[in-house]
Amino acid sequence: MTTTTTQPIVDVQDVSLSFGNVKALQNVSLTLAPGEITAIVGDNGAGKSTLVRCISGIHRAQSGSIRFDGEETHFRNPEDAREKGIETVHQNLALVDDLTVWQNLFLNRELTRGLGPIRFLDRKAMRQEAERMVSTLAVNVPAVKSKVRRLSGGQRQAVSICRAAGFSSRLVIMDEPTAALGVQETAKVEQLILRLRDDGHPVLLISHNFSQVMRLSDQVWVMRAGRCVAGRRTSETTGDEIVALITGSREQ
Ligand SMILES: Nc1ncnc2c1ncn2[C@@H]1O[C@H](COP(=O)(O)OP(=O)(O)OP(=O)(O)O)[C@@H](O)[C@H]1O
Repeated sequence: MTTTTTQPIVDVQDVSLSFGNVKALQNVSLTLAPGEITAIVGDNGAGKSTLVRCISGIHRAQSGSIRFDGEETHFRNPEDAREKGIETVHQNLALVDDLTVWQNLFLNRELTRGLGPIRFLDRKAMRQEAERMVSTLAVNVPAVKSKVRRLSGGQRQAVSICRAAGFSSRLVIMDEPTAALGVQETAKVEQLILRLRDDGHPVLLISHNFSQVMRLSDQVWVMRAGRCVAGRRTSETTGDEIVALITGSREQ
């Protein structure tokens, strides 16, 4: 079901994974093209999160292959995937309230200075780099020294996205990035996702919000009961067709 002639950034072929008797993924094949926003849609339990967890190193496929930039991957954990540039923005906005924006941006990847084994946190470098990251994506936060607890939901999500995009990421995965947000905040985060794509970061988007998928994505893959049942260029389909594919009232 490959739809592009350029090498995909991610190429999933025949991936299967079961949890006991539950066949969460059954011979799933799909591709993500560089420079694009790719959406995966499907009903609850269709297998979207499981597939994304295979791509991001949380789960290992029991059969099939996942190629990243043309190379077969065998990630043992999310850190392996992160080293290759796969960053995930989690649904639960995993930020630490009592830390500042810049501290959250550098959480678990603090910059240090010093000689040999004696290292100190380089707070100044982190603050400066945080300013750069925030301004590159035109993220609307009061200041990088603000505590995250003072930010709105949209601003928090912007920080999460900035964190994912800021570490030379090759792919940003977003699982329901606006599920917890109001209308205006959703609009701002959507602008940020488009900007990310336009800056050259491919995005893998999971969303239950069809109009969002139609607005943002270049390619959409439909999953149903553990299978990838259809792939469409977003410009060549409609929300109605996607809904019909999701529910199975229309076969591909
Ligand atoms: N860790 C797990 N252990 C057992 N079963 C699991 C596990 N993770 C997922 N499943 C099952 O695998 C199937 C696919 O679940 P998955 O979370 O991937 O679906 P989804 O499309 O992301 O659904 P949702 O939109 O509700 O998040 C479901 O039947 C689910 O119950």
